[in-house]
Amino acid sequence: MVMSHADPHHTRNPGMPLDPAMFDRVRVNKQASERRAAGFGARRSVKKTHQAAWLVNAIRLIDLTTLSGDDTPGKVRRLCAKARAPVAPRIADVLGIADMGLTVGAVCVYPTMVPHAVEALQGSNIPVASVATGFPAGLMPLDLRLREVEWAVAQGAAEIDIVITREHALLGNWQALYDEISAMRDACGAAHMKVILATGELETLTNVYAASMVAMQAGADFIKTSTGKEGVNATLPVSLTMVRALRDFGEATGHRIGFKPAGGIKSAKEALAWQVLMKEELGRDWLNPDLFRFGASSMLGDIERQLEHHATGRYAAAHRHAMS
Ligand SMILES: O=C[C@H](O)COP(=O)(O)O
Repeated sequence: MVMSHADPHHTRNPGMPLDPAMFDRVRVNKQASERRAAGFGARRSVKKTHQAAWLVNAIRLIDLTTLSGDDTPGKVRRLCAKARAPVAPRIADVLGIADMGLTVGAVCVYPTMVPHAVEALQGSNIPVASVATGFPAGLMPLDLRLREVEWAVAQGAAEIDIVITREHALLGNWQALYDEISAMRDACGAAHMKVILATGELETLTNVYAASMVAMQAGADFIKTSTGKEGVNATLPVSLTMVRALRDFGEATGHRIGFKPAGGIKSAKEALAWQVLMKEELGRDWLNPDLFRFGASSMLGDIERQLEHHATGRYAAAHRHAMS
């Protein structure tokens, strides 16, 4: 699998006026989405001889994440060390990737951990992403949510993962949803904005499609499935729905928007399945960090175990690839 490089000139999404005609007559069939998505889950879609390359590619797509109440500067520093060297040298040497300069796509933390991640990643070109806007529920006054975005950016976050007010999507208040995301986009300034839809709390795939389109119209650079804190987080059917919206938006506007499934993605097998979905639905360009990210805290560990098996024929104990 040839890994094309990320597009350094990836243009930002300028946004556009709210246009309900792009989504208000779309009805998503849940059963059809589930049937189509089931095909991506089969590992057979990637030949065994190619799996190692696809798993190495998955590593550079990971937003290596820690979003826990017990996060500490030390834990974040350990995560950042892993982000800089995601595959143990003994494995990288055997696989012939030691000189590749392989790193993860970003490190994603809470706002107060941003300075520690920025310091730990100095010289690495790995961006720091911060959640904001009252993550994960988002239920706080808008002016405070915007201040949190500005604070995280001032601390050095290059990417901001914002959360939407689910009520706006549940009630079909698309103008209110558009307005809050637009305000967050302005607060992000030069930082790239990922919009977390919390799809597990939006009730229907039709709402997911509409919220995806509104977020992109309001200037989202990425649309992201989940905070990881909902009862149901990233699934392949929901991802298929969001990716179809992203494709429709691109066909209508010419803008390429990124996609980030997050929450509960823990295995190398899932890393393959989602990459197959992206390749089949959008094409190889979406196998790059500027257009695709995994939000994951533990998936890297399983990928490394699978790569060790490719390299040595043996599986190491899971704890040997613990994250931090
Ligand atoms: O994007 C962030 C997610 O919270 C990561 O979820 P996870 O801990 O289930 O991998």
